[in-house]
Amino acid sequence: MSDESRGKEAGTPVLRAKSLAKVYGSGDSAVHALRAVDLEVARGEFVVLLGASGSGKSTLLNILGGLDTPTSGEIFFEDHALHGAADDVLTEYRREHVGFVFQFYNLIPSLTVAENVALVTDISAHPMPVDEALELVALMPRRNHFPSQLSGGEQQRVAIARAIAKRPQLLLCDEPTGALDYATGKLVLEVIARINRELGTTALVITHNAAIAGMADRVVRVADGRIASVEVPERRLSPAELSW
Ligand SMILES: Nc1ncnc2c1ncn2[C@@H]1O[C@H](COP(=O)(O)OP(=O)(O)OP(=O)(O)O)[C@@H](O)[C@H]1O
Repeated sequence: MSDESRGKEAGTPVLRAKSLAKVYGSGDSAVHALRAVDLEVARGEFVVLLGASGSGKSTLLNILGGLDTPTSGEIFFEDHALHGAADDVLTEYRREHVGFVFQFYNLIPSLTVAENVALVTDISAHPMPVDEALELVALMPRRNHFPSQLSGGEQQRVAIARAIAKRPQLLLCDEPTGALDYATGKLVLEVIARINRELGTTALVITHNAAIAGMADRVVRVADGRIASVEVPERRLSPAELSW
């Protein structure tokens, strides 16, 4: 799965899920985390996934990002089937095409900001320079600092720089503002919106916070393992215009 597909037209699906189901466990203890989910994500789209705790959001994102595999159904990244793919194929998919951002930043404490980002650029096929990634998250002045010297929001911005430095097609964010206060959370969302806008990176963001949905091209609500609704907001708001 090379990156020959980079630069394809906006608007064509980059991800397609068909009848996706995920069951954890079996018998009486089986948990149906996803039930027949159909979803297409267009290239360059900004999708917000909303839903109650336990509704299946992380399971869906993990399958879209090749961290997990479905029990049944199909999932395609462009023309590549991820369902039933071997571990090494999924590893390559994640390494080449997917940037992940989680609630907790997972930075290496003994490495500087720039070194944390360089960990990824050193092993990527077409990385951007470390400083370009830090510029995008407005952290150049902190490039030689250690994670412990940064606020939570700054650490999350390093995690975003690390995720995008390999120029992934997909930026998958699972509660990126979950550990942050209101104002800091907005700053982090602004960074994700900027990357989506300026680099054209397709972004999917999970949140409990319905107000964030105003930033999206499309809002997908997940309930009990199903897609309960899909909305297209009339106008995409900047994080500065959001309030909650
Ligand atoms: N590894 C696992 N083993 C068993 N059950 C699991 C596993 N992972 C998730 N589940 C269950 O699958 C369901 C969906 O979980 P998931 O984490 O996708 O929900 P979520 O919407 O992301 O929740 P939250 O907002 O709390 O993170 C839940 O009932 C959860 O307990």
